[in-house]
Order: sequence, then structure tokens, then C-alpha cells
Amino acid sequence: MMTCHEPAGAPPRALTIAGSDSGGGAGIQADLKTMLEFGVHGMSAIVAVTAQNSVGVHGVWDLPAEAVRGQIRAVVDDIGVDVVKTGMLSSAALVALVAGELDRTRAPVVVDPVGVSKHGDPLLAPDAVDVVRRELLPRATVVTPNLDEVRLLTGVEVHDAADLPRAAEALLALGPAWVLVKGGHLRGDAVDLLTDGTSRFLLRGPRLDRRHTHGTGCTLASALASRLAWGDTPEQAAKAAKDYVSGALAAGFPLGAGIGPVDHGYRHRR
Ligand SMILES: Nc1ncnc2c1ncn2[C@@H]1O[C@H](COP(=O)(O)OP(=O)(O)O)[C@@H](O)[C@H]1O
Ligand SMILES: Cc1ncc(COP(=O)(O)OP(=O)(O)O)c(N)n1
Repeated sequence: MMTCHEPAGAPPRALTIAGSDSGGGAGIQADLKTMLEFGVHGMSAIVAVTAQNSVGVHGVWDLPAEAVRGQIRAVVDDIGVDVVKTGMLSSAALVALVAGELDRTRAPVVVDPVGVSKHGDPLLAPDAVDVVRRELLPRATVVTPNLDEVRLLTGVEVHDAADLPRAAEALLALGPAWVLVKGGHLRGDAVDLLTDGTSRFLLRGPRLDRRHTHGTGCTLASALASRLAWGDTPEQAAKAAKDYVSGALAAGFPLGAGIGPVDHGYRHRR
């Protein structure tokens, strides 16, 4: 276990371990933009490169294990981290590697268990799902699944907001400290449930009828991680993240022929 001193005068340090989205709306690119918006120093370990745009994912290339391990260790062992966020991890071997590397830090870990893209393109191999369950989720401070990921990880089907507590319980049984189940794919209000099994917080936002929603999940998880790095409680961090993603989603803009990105910089364009 490495311990580093947070230098006086430096912002909190956040490491995203995720895939690259060439289109800039999701993945590492969304994470770093969000981290900048929240005033933390964003750092990255790229696990896979995707050729991706507004109409889909056209190619995926995993990085060699050595390259992923090297990036994580370079950051953790010298610079230090106040929070880690994981996103697309692609393969069973890379999920296992990342889970093991998390033991090198005591920082909180936000796990966004990315399964498929908005266009239905797979971003996690089928045989990696069980490794996420067994090796990654027990290390998570907060796990942030959408409803497809809830079904993939637990088999629980969520049809309306009343099903969210059951989904959260099934996820908590896999070992994370907190679960934030995202109800973005429900009808009606966009309701998310945050719980540690004792406290329960419903985060409710009006459903925004927008086409340009690419990157909502990565953005929410990175905002949450950034606030944790500043010392917020999970409740405070999740509320701030929900506000931010709602604003970014309301300001999403068209790019390309398909689904455009949420606007990570919306606060500068008002
Ligand atoms: N149309 C929408 N209107 C308002 N909030 C939304 C909408 N779609 C998603 N959200 C919110 O965005 C965040 C990310 O959720 P979601 O889109 O379900 O994640 P993912 O990108 O992983 O599928 C959640 O807080 C969710 O409630
Ligand atoms: C490289 C990469 N990582 C994650 C995602 C999924 O991002 P998300 O924020 O869930 O956005 P959508 O794909 O659902 O729009 C991705 N697409 N690419």
C-alpha cells in the first residue's frame, strides 16, 4: 500500500481508470472534463481505446495489461490519489487487474460498471461480469449502475421507481459500501436511489426530453467521485453530481448524425 502526502495548495487528485471515447462525450474524456469542472486534478489510466462517435462504437482495442498497470502505478505511487473512478474495463483480465491495483490505495472508489453503450455496443465481455461481481464491487465505495447494469449484475428487473430498493439490496449483497441505482431509463421523473442499506436518499429530477444524452453515466460518476475527493459525504456528493448531470443534459448539443454529448461546460455558456 502506497501512501502519498497531499501537497499543500494542490487540488484534490482524482484518477479515472476507463476507456477512451474518441468522440469526447463519454469515457475518459467525459471524466476529465467533469473533474475539471469540479476543481479536482484529473488523471487517467486508459484501459481500452474505442473508435466512437455519435452513431456508435466502431472499434475497441484493449491495452496490454502491462500498460494499464503501468499507468495506474505511475499515478498512485508518486502523485497519489484522493479518489478513483472506474468506467469501461472491457475484459475479465483487465477487471481483475484493476481490482487488484485498487489495493495500492486507501482512497474511495466509485465504480461505474459500464456494460454497453447507449447504442447497444458491448463495452464489457460477458465473462467479465462475474469478475466485476466478485472482485470489483467489494472494493467499491459507491457503485453506480444503470438499470441494464443492475439486471446484468443481479438479475433484478426494475420497471418503476418502486423496484429501486430491491435492486439496491441485491447490489449491496455483492459488497459495495453504497449503491447509486440510476433510474435514467425509467418513465416519468429521472429518479436515482442512493443507499448503504441503512440510509436511503431519493434523488429526483424532472425527465428532460432531450436527444443529446451521450455520456450521462460517466459524467454522473465522475462528478460524484470529484465531490468525494473534496470530502463530501456520499449523500452530498450524489446530490451535487445529480445537479451537474441534469444541467449538462439540459444543455446537450447536436454533433454528428446521431446522439450528441451532454455539455460538460454548460456553466460557462449561460
Ligand atoms: N432524460 C433524462 N432526464 C433527466 N435526467 C436523466 C435523463 N436520462 C438520464 N438522466 C439522469 O442521468 C444520470 C445517468 O443516468 P443514465 O442515463 O441512466 O446512465 P447511463 O448513461 O449509465 O445509462 C442519472 O442521474 C439519471 O437519472
Ligand atoms: C469509452 C466509453 N466508456 C463508457 C461509455 C458509456 O458511457 P455513458 O456515460 O454510460 O454514456 P452512453 O454510452 O450511455 O451515452 C462509452 N460509451 N464509452
